[in-house]
Amino acid sequence: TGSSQPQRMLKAVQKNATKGDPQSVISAIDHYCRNKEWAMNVGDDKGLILDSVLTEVNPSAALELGTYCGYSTVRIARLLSPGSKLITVEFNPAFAAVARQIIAYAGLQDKVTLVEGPSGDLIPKLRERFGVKSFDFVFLDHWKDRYLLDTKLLEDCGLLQKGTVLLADNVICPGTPEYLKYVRSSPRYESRYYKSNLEYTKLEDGLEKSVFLG
Ligand SMILES: CNc1ncnc2c1ncn2[C@@H]1O[C@H](/C=C/CNC(=O)c2cc(-c3ccc(F)cc3)cc(O)c2O)[C@H](F)[C@H]1O
Ligand SMILES: [Mg+2]
Repeated sequence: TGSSQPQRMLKAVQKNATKGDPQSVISAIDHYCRNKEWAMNVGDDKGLILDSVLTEVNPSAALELGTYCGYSTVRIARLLSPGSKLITVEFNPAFAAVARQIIAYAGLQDKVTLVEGPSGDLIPKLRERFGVKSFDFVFLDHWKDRYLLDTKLLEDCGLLQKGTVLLADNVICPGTPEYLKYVRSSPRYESRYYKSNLEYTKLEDGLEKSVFLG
């Protein structure tokens, strides 16, 4: 049996990036996915929007749903202030194993806690397990039909506070219609669409930034 695509992505990082240099890890993945094998990383176009929203929020407690290979995990963790933490949730053990190695290669393992398991089970346990009071920033990039359910779960678990920023990937492609309808119509959110491209393509996609108003 040959290697998997995530394993080939990891090889590209080990071959082309510099250990401990997050930007070189990001560039190695983007180069590989643009020129060799497309993969569902948030990518460089939407990544610049992620970077700017993250820098603006400067979260001390961030959550990512859907680690995949850790590309956006590295993008987020590299911009965190000292002492700030990112918890990332992934239920596919093979993806989690690759992500751990990519996060470590970037030298960001001390800022990131990768939790293996389904978001629906883990979200209610984050407080007791990791002492999280609430999150300042949440990046949603897992199954698109689970964004809304998990957002409501975060609300119900009291893990969102006034000002928490939710940033959702793929609100156009593949699309998250229910989630968009909710955050755009709910009086509890102030929502804004950032138009961009689907990673490594010319197709439209975008990120939705929704501020929880409490
Ligand atoms: C449901 N709870 C979960 N808990 C923990 N980990 C989870 C959970 N659910 C999924 N995961 C984990 O999160 C990841 C899932 C990412 C899904 N992403 C996409 O499908 C996705 C798709 C496209 C895309 C666009 C156009 C096209 F032609 C083909 C594809 C683009 C994108 O940027 C995407 O993010 C991972 F794989 C899964 O194990
Ligand atoms: Mg995505």
